[in-house]
Amino acid sequence: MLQDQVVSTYHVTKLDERGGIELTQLTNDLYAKERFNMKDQDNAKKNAGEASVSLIENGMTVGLGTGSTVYWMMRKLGERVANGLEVQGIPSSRQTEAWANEFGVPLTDFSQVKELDLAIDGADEVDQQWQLIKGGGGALVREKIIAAAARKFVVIVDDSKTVTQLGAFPLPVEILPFGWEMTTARIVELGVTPVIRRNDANDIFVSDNSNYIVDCRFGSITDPKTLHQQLKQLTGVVDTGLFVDMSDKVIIGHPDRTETLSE
Ligand SMILES: O=C(CO)[C@H](O)[C@H](O)COP(=O)(O)O
Repeated sequence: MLQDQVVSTYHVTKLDERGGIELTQLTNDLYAKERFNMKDQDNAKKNAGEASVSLIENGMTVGLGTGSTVYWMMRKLGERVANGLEVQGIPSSRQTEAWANEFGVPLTDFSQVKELDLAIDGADEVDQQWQLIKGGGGALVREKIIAAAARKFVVIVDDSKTVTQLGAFPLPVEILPFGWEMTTARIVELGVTPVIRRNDANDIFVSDNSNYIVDCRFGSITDPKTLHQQLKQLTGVVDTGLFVDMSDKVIIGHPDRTETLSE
């Protein structure tokens, strides 16, 4: 019950911070905050998101991530498109698709495109080897398909997301709805108590892929690759929020500047 409450609180927090799962009033809220009272973390997200747009060149096909940091990227990208930049994007969520439409970013899909020049996405945790936990916004599967299709994967985070070891953030794992109780029981055998994700109305959260997500509070993850493989091999698991050896560049936003880590 306590864990249920924690996850539910997290969703409320994410909704407040515009990275959550039901974001219908999002952009109006954002404009208001930007005009009147942006917090340090908002500024850090904005700095990271906007900085990443300078990596997008004319003619590129770009993977578009999900979340409140990506929002700033999308908005800036829309400005560049309005000023003549020719790009097309593939969105990782319905929310990002809606932003693309709102900001005038042309979209395509994988029936038209075999590879992406670049993908840009947020993260919930980034460690010192640039391994990630993602999926706080529930878009991890599409995000991973997009990141895997990209020649370069750029991570944009505010400075609260950097960690020495992954795992304080509960690891999202997307699972099939059929037999989700059984799949969850198999995950328990890995020494964690998965919590089924719920929305604000306390209904089970359903991803854009019509699946469920369980959040797994491991505390510390010493071997992300092995843990990912252990989870992924369980029948019923679609994918995990561990993005291992995928990042090519990390842009860390601070309230007053950005810092870029690249090879
Ligand atoms: O993985 C994600 C969504 O599935 C997001 O990228 C992650 O949750 C970070 O979000 P935000 O930029 O709002 O902090």
